[in-house]
Amino acid sequence: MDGTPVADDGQRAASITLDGIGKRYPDGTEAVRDLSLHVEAGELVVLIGPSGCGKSTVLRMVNRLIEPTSGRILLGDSDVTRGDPVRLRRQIGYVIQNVGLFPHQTVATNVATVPRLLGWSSDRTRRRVGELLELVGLEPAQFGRRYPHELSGGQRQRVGVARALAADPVVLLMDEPFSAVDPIVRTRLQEEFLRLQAEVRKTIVLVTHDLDEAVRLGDRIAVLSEGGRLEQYDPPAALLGAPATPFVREFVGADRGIRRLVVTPITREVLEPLPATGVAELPAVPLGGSAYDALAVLLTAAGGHAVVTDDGRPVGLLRRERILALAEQQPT
Ligand SMILES: Nc1ncnc2c1ncn2[C@@H]1O[C@H](COP(=O)(O)OP(=O)(O)OP(=O)(O)O)[C@@H](O)[C@H]1O
Repeated sequence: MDGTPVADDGQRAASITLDGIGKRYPDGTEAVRDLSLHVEAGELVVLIGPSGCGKSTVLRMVNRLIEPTSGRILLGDSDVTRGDPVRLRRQIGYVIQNVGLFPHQTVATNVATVPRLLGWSSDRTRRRVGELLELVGLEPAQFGRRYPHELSGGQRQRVGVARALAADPVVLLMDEPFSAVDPIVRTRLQEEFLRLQAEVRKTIVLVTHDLDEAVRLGDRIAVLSEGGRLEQYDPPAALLGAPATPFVREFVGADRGIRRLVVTPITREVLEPLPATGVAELPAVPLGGSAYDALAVLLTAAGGHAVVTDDGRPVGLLRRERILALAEQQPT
């Protein structure tokens, strides 16, 4: 494997290996101490933990906006801890909370930032900008000529993602990318973002304060405590179902049962036989859909039950109590 491995489907994405990295700031603050973490190519990993635990420091060490004081960082097999940080940053997309678009440049010029730095021809750059704006759901003819202040917060955020993806980076770093917008827009952006990631399959490290966001987006979640100490590194269901330390147990909180429903699919085991009549009048939820979404339907369903369908065909009855029992169930 070379320094920029290619994922199976031909997309460019590199694994990230943090090998015992640490950061001691000049004033002596040890923000991160000996952290090791591996992110597979094409995987979306969320860093979460209390304020000041070192999340942003870890993220910025990956693109060397902050220089580690110990340890190594590998992209694929290449050690990127030394070498030119500016060149490194051109291979890494970076999205921050308030997007950081250049206010006096149009959307198209903003998105073209890295391709221009890389010396792409104007034709190739223009095509790429159009392609990316479409990818993030902004009509290029309409939005390309606007300035950032002529966009909504959600649209600005999409432009930030398009800009970060412009030069087809092998890694995308995102620091609280969705926290500057209201909760409704945030949920929509998260959903769009998951669709986008299914298409581009980048290696993504995302920092958030929001556990719901971590559960919704992460293939794996890394919970950090002070000093960048890795408390647990697991897929969302495992993290919520089996917190590895008292710190994680407290951090994920008492309502982790409900959160776990987000990543618990409706399976045939929780179904009862269909009633002989009245199935057509019941609300329907899909087999394999999340138990959390099913609960939202069941909370308002008359009688507290719904029909579960597989490819539109009714396969069983689901009761509200069954979902609540799933939420209360202690993991084994
Ligand atoms: N330039 C700096 N000089 C000294 N200490 C710093 C510097 N930058 C950050 N720190 C300290 O390093 C620790 C980790 O900071 P960092 O911003 O990485 O945490 P965080 O988990 O991202 O926090 P938050 O969730 O509040 O954004 C904190 O104690 C912070 O005060």
